[in-house]
Amino acid sequence: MTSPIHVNSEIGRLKTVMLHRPGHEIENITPDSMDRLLFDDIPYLPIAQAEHDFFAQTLRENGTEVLYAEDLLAEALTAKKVRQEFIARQVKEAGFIVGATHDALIEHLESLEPKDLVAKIYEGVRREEIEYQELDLAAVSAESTWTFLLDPLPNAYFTRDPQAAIGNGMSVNKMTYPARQRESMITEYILNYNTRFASKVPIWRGRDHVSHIEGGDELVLSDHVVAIGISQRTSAQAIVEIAEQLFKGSNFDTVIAIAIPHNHAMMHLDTVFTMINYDQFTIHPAILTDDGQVDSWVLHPGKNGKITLKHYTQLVEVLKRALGKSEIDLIPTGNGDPIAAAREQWNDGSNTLAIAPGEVVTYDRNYVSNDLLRKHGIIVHEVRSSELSRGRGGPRCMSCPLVREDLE
Ligand SMILES: NC(=O)NCCC[C@H](N)C(=O)O
Repeated sequence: MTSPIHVNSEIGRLKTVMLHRPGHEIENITPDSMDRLLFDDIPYLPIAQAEHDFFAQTLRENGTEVLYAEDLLAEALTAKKVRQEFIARQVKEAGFIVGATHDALIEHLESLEPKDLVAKIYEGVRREEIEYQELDLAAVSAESTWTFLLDPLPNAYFTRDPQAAIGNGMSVNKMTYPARQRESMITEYILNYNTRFASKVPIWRGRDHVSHIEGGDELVLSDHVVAIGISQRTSAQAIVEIAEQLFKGSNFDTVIAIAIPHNHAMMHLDTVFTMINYDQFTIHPAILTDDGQVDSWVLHPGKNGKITLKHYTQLVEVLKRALGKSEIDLIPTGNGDPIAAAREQWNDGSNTLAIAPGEVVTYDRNYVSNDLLRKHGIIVHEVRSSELSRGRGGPRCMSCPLVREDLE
C-alpha cells in the first residue's frame, strides 16, 4: 500500500501540507489562562484568520495542496462508533473518567454533528453549556473558577508539533504540556479513520508514551538523516525510542540530537534552526558558543539492535559529514545583532518554512533576517504576522508537510 506521506527532506518542493485555520479557541484565551495555554497575548481572531488565509493562499499559489486538519478529522469521525470512541477519549484525557460531569459532557458532545463536534473540540466546552441529568458531589462542589470543562486548544494552528512526517511514516507525538496533549489524538484519528490515510501510514512512535517529543524538534535533513532537538519539549529518551524504530523500519540511519536551551522563546529546535537549502540553514546565534559550538550527538544503528553514539560540538562539521557537503552556510537570525536577533527570534525569525530548495516562507515583521536571507540568495515569500506571531510560532510551526518532492 503506498503511503500518502512522503517527506524525505526539509526542502523538497512542498506538494501537500496540513494546516489548521485558527478558530474560536483563540477567543477562549484569557489573561488568567494564557500562561497555562502557552500564549503570551491574546490574538485578535479576525486578523489572525485573515493572516492565516494569506499564508494558505501563498502556499497554494506556489503549487501546494492545502489540507485542513479540521476537515480531515470531521471526515474521520463520520461513523458514529468512531465518534463515540473519540469523544470518550477526549473527555477522559480532559480528566473526567466517571460521574455526572463526565456523563453530561459525553451527552452534549454526542449530540453534535461531526463538523460542529470538531469545532467544539478545538474551542472547548464551557460549564454552562452542559445540562446535568443528575448532580453528584464532584459536580456541585467544583471549586474551580475556570469556566471550561474541556479546555480550548488554541495552539492547534501550530500543526507542526502534534506529529511529524518522516519518510513515508509519522511520529504521532506525546506532547509535553497538558494544554497541547489532546491535539495529537486528532492526528491519531485522522491517520486511523480518514480514508486518505487509514491503514497506509507506518507509525514510527505513537502517543502512548511517558517520554515526550514534538514536531518542532523533528527535522528531516535528507532521506537518511533526521535532526532532533533535545529541548523543553523533547526528551533524550524519546529521541532514542524513535531512533530505534527508524533504524529498524526505514532508510534513516542517522539521528543528530542537538541540545538547545530549555526555555519558552526557544521551545523547539525549529525556533532556532531550520534547513532552507541543500547547504544553508538559519540559526539563532544564541544557541552557539562564541566559537560556534553546540552539544550534539550522532546516533547510528549498531550491532544487535543497539545504537551507537558519538558526541560533537562543531555543528557545521556534523552537518557537513551527515549531508556530504564541503561547506555549510549558517545564516544568523537578525544578522547576528544581539538586539535584532533576540527580537526577531522572539517573533520566529529563525522559523522559516522551505517550500523548495532555497525558497522559503517567513513572517514579514522579521525584516532584518529576511533581508539577510535574500543576500544569501534565498527566495523569500513574506506573510503577514501581527496576530499569528502572538502564539510564538512561525511558518514552519504553522505547517505540517505531508508530501515533498524528492531532491535530485
Ligand atoms: N514548532 C514550534 O515552535 N511551534 C510553536 C508552538 C507555540 C505554542 N504556543 C507552544 O508553546 O507550543
